[in-house]
Amino acid sequence: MYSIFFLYSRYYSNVNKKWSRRGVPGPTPELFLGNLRSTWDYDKPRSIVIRDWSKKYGKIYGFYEGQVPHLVISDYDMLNEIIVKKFDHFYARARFLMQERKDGPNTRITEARGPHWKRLRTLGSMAFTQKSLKNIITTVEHSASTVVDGMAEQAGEVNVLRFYQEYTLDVICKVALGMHDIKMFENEYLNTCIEIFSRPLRNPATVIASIIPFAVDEIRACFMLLFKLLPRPSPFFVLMKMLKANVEQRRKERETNGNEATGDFIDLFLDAEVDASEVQFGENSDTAKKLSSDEIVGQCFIFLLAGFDTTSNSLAYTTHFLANYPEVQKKLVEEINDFLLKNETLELDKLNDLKYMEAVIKESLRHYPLASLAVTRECSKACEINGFKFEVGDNIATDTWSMHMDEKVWGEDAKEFRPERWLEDSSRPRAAFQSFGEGPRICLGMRLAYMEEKMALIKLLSRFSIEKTPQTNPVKLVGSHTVSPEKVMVKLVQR
Ligand code: HEM
Repeated sequence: MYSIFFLYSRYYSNVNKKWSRRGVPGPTPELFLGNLRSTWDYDKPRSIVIRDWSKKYGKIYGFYEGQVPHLVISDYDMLNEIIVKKFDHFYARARFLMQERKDGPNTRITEARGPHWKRLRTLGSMAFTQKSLKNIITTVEHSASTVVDGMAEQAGEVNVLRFYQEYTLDVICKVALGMHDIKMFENEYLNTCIEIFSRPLRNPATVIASIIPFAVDEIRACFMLLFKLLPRPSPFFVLMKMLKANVEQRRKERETNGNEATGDFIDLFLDAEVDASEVQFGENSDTAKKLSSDEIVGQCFIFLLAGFDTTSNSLAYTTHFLANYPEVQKKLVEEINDFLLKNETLELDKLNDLKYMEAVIKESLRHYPLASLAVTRECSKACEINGFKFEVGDNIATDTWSMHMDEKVWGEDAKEFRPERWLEDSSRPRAAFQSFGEGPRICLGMRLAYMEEKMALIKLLSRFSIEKTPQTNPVKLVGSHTVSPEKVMVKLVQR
């Protein structure tokens, strides 16, 4: 008994000292919880707390998610080395507090490592080739027209965020999950998806995992069991059940009707299916070319969540800027009018001609890099970068919010919303814009996101002008894994 107590007190006297021992500054951690209590509020998203800490502690500092230490970096030179040039030293994302400690059949692309990640990435990339995107552009256009019809029906002021959520869910359900009969504004999964992103990071599971970090897998298993017993199923279970049923149904349809190409992602993945027993998982897995059944469901789950939340938020921020900057809106409308005169149909290659629109979307994402928490890496080979010694196991988080406002990179007008900066000649470093991350693990769905956003803006601005109302400003930021506007209220006036 005495020796257990002795070992425990020795262990805890060393807890959360990793950074102070290495002379790295940062906020003072609490015993067990580290800095968790400062970073788990839905009303003050973690990314914003991290940005505020950077102002105090500089371009490299440490904090603790429970007892998991993270190094926050906002020096783009260093980050360029980490996420682009030295990818072989930093190929995995950092494991967050509640993440399973080992790869397995349920590990998704966002969390997978080594050859396992490479296989998921290669197969996932099939969904975003030029050919695949061409196959789905008509569906995206149809959803964009439907959402704007819906806005038109609601007279006066609208919360555009809610409409964009309907839109991006409709697109992803159709193009990724093959739910072609689903109807926008009647999608029964919308509230479930919204609920997933509205869940605060503050919950009993994280507290327990902070106190006993070496039992994360067991804690997860207990909570999973608990969730199953709840009278109202957790939103994760609702979505997983729907996805499993969907994949199963499609498999049966293919058995009956043959492999009729529908162009959606489930079909692409089913073409690449293999028995799970043939696949090894984890960092030492082989690079088998195919996806197991569980992996198809996992891949669809990530596409559903990543495709729904990020793109709707990005569109909402862009609309907010357009309401506040009528001169930018005017220029954008001129570009759209000119584009529609030249193009009777909306083709994928032609969307690249909308240079100003792309600049507006990027500038809005520069101000609101809503998914910055995803850009993390773990050091797998010790190395030194710009005088800092990285050790194996160091978790790196990027502070994109600070980097995107760095005057040394973006100029003295960094804080201004000025899309023109994207059209001017610039010697900006590659890793300076991080809204989609960078390097080999850059966002897989980036091209789909741009396509959806462009389509929605063409349909919206060719029918309406966006005006601000007394409710438009200020925009309140909320979120846990991503940063969302709580709502974006604007007035849409028919042209
Ligand atoms: C405006 C919209 C979007 C933003 C801002 C965004 C942002 C990001 C970021 C920051 C990352 C991490 C990149 C890194 O670590 O370097 C990421 C990864 C990822 N995103 Fe997106 N994303 C968006 C849309 C989408 C869409 C539409 C999909 C799919 C339907 C998607 C699927 C993914 C996947 C699968 C990954 C993991 C890639 C990997 O680990 O290899 N994203 N995204």
